[in-house]
Amino acid sequence: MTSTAVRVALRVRPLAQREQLTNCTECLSFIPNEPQILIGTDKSFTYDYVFDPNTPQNDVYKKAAGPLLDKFVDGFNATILAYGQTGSGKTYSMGTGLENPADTENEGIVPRCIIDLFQSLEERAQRSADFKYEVYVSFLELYNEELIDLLNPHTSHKRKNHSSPGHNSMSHNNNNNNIPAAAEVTIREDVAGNIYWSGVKEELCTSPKELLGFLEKGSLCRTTGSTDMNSVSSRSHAVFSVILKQQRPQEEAENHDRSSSPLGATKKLQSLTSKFHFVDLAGSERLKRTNAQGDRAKEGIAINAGLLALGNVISALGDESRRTAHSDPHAGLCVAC
Ligand SMILES: Nc1ncnc2c1ncn2[C@@H]1O[C@H](COP(=O)(O)OP(=O)(O)OP(=O)(O)O)[C@@H](O)[C@H]1O
Repeated sequence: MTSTAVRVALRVRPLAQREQLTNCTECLSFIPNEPQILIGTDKSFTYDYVFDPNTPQNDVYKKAAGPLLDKFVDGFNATILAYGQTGSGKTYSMGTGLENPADTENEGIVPRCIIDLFQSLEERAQRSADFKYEVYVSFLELYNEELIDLLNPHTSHKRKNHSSPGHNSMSHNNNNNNIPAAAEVTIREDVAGNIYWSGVKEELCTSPKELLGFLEKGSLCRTTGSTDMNSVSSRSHAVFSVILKQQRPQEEAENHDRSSSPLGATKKLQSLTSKFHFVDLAGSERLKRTNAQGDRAKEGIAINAGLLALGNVISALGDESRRTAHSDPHAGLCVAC
C-alpha cells in the first residue's frame, strides 16, 4: 500500500458537442509526464495522476484502478469515488452508465475491474488447490437522504412509487402491487466503532457475466433526470460493492507480506473478507447553472449536502494526525472528473 490513504486522479473529458457549438474553449493545459495541470499561465495544481482528454479508458483503469484491484485480491478494502461537477464524466469513467455494453473499448473502470478480478482469482485457484473464494455483490443508491437497495425489487419499488418522479423510465414497472414490505436499509455502528449496513441484499456471483448482470440490473434502477448541464444526470450517489471472501494457505498470505516462507511450515488456512466499493457520486452542482427547479432542485440540495459531508471525511482521512482512529487496511482513490 502507498503511504497515503487517499490518492486523487484528475480526468478531463473532451469538450462536448454542445460546448463546441457554443464556442467553448479549453482553459486547462497539461504538463507532459507530470501529474500537473495549469489554469491560464500561473495557477498550477498537482495530483497523483492526471489524465488529459485523449486518455483512453483502459489507461485510466490500468494506472488508477489496477493497483487497487491487486490490493483487494490480497485482502485489503478499497474504494474508488468518482467526484465532479454534473456532466463532467463520472458515470462514463466508472462505466456504470450502460451506454453501449458491446463497446468494450469504451467500457469504464467497474466492468474492467470485474473481468480482471475473476481472472486473478482463477489464476490463484489454479496455483493452489487450497485457495477457495466466493464473490458477492451489493448495489445501493443514496437518493434524497434515503438508502435504496438497487438489487432488491421490493425497496426500489417502494421508492419508485413514493419519491422519484425522475426515475429512469426503463425500469418502471406498474404491476407490483403485491410485493411484500422489504427490510429497511440502515447504516449502523457496532460497539467497536465499525460501520456496517443491514437489510442489504448481497448476491453470490460465479462469473464476470453474472456480476456485470447485477451492475446492469442496478444501473437501470438508478435515479436519473435531465438538467441544463446533463440530459441524463445521475440524481443519486450509487455504491456498487464487490465482496470477496477467500480462504487461502497462510504461507501464501505471509509470502505476500514478507517475501519469505519458513521451510517445512505446516499449511494453515486463513479466511479473509475484503470489500471493493465503487462510488459514482451525483454531480456537485450550482442550482443556478443546472437551472434546477422543483424536485430537481430538492435533489440538488440533498446531493450537495452529502458531498459536503464526504469532503469532511476525505480531509479527515488525508490528515495523518486524525487517521490513527481508522485502523482498517484500506486503500482509496478519488477520480475527480
Ligand atoms: N472521457 C470522455 N470521453 C468521451 N465522452 C465522455 C467522456 N467523459 C464523459 N463523456 C460524455 O459526457 C457526457 C456526460 O458524462 P456523464 O454522464 O458520465 O457525466 P456525470 O459526471 O456522470 O454527470 P452527472 O453527475 O450529471 O450524472 C456523456 O455523454 C458521456 O458519454
